[in-house]
Amino acid sequence: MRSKDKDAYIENLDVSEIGARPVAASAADTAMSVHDLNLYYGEKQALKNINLDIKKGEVTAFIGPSGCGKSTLLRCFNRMNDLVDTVRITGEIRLGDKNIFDKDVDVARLRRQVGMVFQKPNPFPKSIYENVAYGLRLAGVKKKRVLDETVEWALKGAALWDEVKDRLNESALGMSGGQQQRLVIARSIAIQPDVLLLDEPCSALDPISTLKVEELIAELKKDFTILIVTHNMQQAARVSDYTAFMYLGEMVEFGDTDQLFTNPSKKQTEDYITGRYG
Ligand SMILES: Nc1ncnc2c1ncn2[C@@H]1O[C@H](COP(=O)(O)OP(=O)(O)OP(=O)(O)O)[C@@H](O)[C@H]1O
Repeated sequence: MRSKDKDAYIENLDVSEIGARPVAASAADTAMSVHDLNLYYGEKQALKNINLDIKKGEVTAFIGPSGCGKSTLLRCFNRMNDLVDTVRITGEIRLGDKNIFDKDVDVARLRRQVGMVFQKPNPFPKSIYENVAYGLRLAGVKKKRVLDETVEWALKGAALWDEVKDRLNESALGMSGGQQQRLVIARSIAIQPDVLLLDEPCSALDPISTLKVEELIAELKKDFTILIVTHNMQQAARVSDYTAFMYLGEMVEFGDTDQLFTNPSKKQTEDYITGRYG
């Protein structure tokens, strides 16, 4: 669905039923920005002075060797690290003109605005329909027409509608892994996030399902800003517009994906993408 169609759709949908957005979307082309971000697990520093702007409507990939802090950084964008007791964070991540770490931020609302999809598909043990309607119901949507239309829109948006439209009431657990991952993506986009965080979304999928999810990412970026952590450099090169290379908790290089893969400015990046380490 193109942005214009989506806007018209949302207007018709009566967004007040879904829940007001907590902070204004930023006016410029920056969806979120990271400023002097440090993260500690107890004594151990996992992120070191990260600064970066996430461009609106683009795909940004995070790459780097295991343990460099990719997932930790991704989880900062919707404060998933709040769930870890030992975590301490300094610095800011701004969404619009708001620092998401401010005390008055409603974290549940932040997570509706910044959705997340994990490595392993995690559908609920409910029907396909109820999986997608779940977030809408939580947000207080009750009208069946609104639920039906949004479920259909989200399943179409996740390139799954044609495969499941005749079995919406069947359990989501009977779907293939690739279908489940697209269902989880449908569940995430149903509540109209601005940003979608994908943490190695294809690592548990076969090559054909991986291709489908990659094609889906290319479609989704017309409507959402996407951040993706991937171990797979070819995947980063295929799906992203911008790439961040991380090493030992630091953001070594960040820039245009083609440029970073063909003409990196740092030797560490070059060593990594040419397979000299990692
Ligand atoms: N809950 C936690 N408690 C303590 N240390 C953690 C925790 N989660 C991650 N770490 C540590 O923080 C560092 C960064 O981990 P993170 O999972 O973010 O890296 P990653 O680049 O995503 O790795 P991978 O590619 O293997 O998933 C690692 O040294 C890891 O051991």
